[in-house]
Amino acid sequence: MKDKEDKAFLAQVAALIDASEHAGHPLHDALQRLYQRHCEQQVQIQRLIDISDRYQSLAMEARQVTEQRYQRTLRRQQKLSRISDGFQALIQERNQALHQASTHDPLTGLPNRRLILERLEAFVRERRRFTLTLLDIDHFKRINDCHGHDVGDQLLMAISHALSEALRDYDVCARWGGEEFLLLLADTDRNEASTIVERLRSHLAEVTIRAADEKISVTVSAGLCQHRPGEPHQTTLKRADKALLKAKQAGRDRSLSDAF
Ligand SMILES: Nc1nc2c(ncn2[C@@H]2O[C@H](COP(=O)(O)OP(=O)(O)OP(=O)(O)O)[C@@H](O)[C@H]2O)c(=O)[nH]1
Repeated sequence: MKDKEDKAFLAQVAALIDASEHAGHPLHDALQRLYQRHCEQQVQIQRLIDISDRYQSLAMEARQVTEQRYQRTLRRQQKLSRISDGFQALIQERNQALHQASTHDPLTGLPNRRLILERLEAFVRERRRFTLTLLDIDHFKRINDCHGHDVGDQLLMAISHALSEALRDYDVCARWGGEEFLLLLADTDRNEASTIVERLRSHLAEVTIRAADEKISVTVSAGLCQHRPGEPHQTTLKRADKALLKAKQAGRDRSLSDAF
């Protein structure tokens, strides 16, 4: 509205200057110069406005380009960090799998010799009381010979499962050899261990697997001994082995303990 009024006023002034009847008026020249100066200033103002508009649009473009670049870099970094997270998870998974493979028996999933020996060494170092039991399946060769190796494997798995289910969380049960298991009963003396092992033996005798419509079960023999303070774990192991041998020689299906 104001613009329209200004234009109309200027047109009026121009008309007054151009009108021949005002040609000799004493204010005519002054008004004409004023009008011209106003027009020149308007042109300059318009130029300044154009420059400022161009500058603003350039600044906005630059801001957009910077913003786009920032977003692109951010997306790239997010992608890289996702890849790196995935890679780290994979490495962690592989490490866990490697650790599991190096410390556990692949057939039964029980701790292996290496793991239980590490625990044994720690128990001796920390002067903790414990009892070792070597437990061996009786006449296991016959199972393999009569029913095949696969059935033997199934039985080993069933016995291992029953053993780890029956023991306390802080005990360790490892596959020591073929059909031999080593139990580390923590904070347990010979008498307590004997009760635990006898209970275990009855439990294991009830474990059955089916092979060609036949129910198969086994008995186990065990030799146990309590660790003597200061005794190297190898010596305790030898004593448990001797007790197992005696149990086998005495007719199997029993547990015997070595003197403390
Ligand atoms: N199926 C199967 N058999 C195994 C595995 N490891 C060892 N064995 C078998 O276990 C049997 C052990 O036989 P022996 O050492 O003679 O002992 P045993 O027949 O149990 O007799 P006693 O221990 O004297 O009662 C052998 O036939 C081995 O082949 C295994 O991972 N799977």
